Amino acid sequence: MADLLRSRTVAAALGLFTHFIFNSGEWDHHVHLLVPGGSLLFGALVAFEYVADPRVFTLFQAFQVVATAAAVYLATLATSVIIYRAYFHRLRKFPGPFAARITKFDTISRVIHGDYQLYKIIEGFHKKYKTDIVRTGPRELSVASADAIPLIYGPMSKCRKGVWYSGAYHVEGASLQTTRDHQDHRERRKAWDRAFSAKSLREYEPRINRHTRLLLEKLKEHAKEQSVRISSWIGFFAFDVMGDIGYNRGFGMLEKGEEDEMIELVHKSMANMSTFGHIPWVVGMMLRTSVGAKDLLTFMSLVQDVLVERKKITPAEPDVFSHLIDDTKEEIPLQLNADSRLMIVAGSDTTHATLTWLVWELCMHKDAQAKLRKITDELAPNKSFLDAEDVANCPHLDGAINESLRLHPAVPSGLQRETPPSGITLPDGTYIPGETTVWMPIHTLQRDERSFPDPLKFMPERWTDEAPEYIKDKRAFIPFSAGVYNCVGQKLAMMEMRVVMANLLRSFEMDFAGDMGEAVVKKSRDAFTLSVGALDVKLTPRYKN
Ligand code: HEM
Repeated sequence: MADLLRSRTVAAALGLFTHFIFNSGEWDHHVHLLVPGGSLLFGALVAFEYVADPRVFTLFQAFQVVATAAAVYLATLATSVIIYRAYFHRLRKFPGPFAARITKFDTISRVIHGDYQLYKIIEGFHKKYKTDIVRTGPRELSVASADAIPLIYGPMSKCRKGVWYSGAYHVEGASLQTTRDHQDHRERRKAWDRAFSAKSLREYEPRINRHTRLLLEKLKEHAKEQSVRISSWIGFFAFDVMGDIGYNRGFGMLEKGEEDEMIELVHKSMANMSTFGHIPWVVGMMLRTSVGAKDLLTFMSLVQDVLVERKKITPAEPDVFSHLIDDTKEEIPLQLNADSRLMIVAGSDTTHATLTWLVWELCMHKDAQAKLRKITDELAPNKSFLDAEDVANCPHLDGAINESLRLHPAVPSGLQRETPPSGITLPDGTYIPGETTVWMPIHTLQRDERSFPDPLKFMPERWTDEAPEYIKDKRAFIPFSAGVYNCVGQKLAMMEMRVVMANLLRSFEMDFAGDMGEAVVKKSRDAFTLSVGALDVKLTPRYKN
């Protein structure tokens, strides 16, 4: 054994063998075991060498022998991994940046230097390599082809959710969104579908109206100022609505005009996630060691407290958790914490970003603002406040919201999937091997002129009878994703966004205050959902009261 430890051939062979083992299966969420396990083994081998090798007299000599073996082992492992990923990997035929073939840390460096806007970096790759498929990681592809959507996200897709989703299982269990078990998802989705059925939406309507009225009241107060940070007020609205509809907990942010502690934590925690979220094992380690994830862990525990409180009451108006909580059971299952966090983030940051971007677009295109206002003015002209029913059937309003969702999707980089072991073949004959991580870059797909002619133009008319020729392939419009994992809250989101936007237009003329909303363009951060940058506007009330 002592001789084996001194053999560089054995160390190198073990390095190659380890690479062979790591090459199959999912190791991302075992790094926390591998690192201490390797250190323990190192210590044990030093002790063994000291005791069993007659050529060794001091601990330092034993350490030197084991360290040399470890260095040869690690160098062989690293060289083997690098050469294999760069030149022999099953994805080698797909173009992409050289460094990305070898490590995902390449993405992190680009994200940090690219204003945390991964979606723009990915779009740049598709343009640079002039291809729909780019290799963005050692075993990862970005697929920007509308033809591939049914195969990757569609209802009959054989792809499953990728390893990205399981980063927080050990802390909070799996949410409806993060569960990778198809059957588990199907079972749980039934309750969520009930929570967002037409009947449930009607029950949530009064809450949306109440919060919208309060938003308008607050904006009217602040309209006296030269500049109103409308992005913050929309954010307060979005989170207040979700807290209320979700589990009957008003965050009171609109009332106070400031961010609730819980929501502040969500946003702080997202900063780190926007940097490291692309490497699942790093996220797993952050959550296990709490390094860089303190805010997220505190948020998770606050959510748990909120659920405990919520379980004690029966709200006067039903909320989403009325459908999810099992009243016959004393305990709140772990996965409900995850669902609760999902609801807040999925339901608020998304509508917040979409509405903020829509205000930005309408300030950028004053003619579009005037046209939309004229059309919404004609909806229930005698009412001072437009409720969900008044705005339910206005194609031009929906067109404007769709344009914001198309040009500025709230989940811009797409959703991670893994191909089935047999791989998939795209309609153009391209074969994507099995167990490949694939992302469909929603931002790029929705700005593709093959699907949307004049793609960068904000044009609500393309969604109405006025200019339908500006949509060539509607399949490429997937802001809410598609298939069985699509957004369960999309009807609620549309209802909220219609009511807010129609009433904003009815109440105010909107214009940029100061610059042309540069922070929205430059400071929005891609943290899976988009943390939208600040937008300041000048609001001119249209009516005295
Ligand atoms: C502009 C608004 C919204 C956009 C763009 C949006 C987008 C999305 C997308 C892209 C997904 C797929 C996530 C994935 O596969 O990993 C998703 C899922 C989900 N969304 Fe939304 N969303 C919005 C609003 C809402 C609202 C208001 C809610 C209400 C709570 C909500 C709740 C959910 C839930 C629970 C899921 C997980 C569904 C599942 O996995 O079965 N979303 N959303």
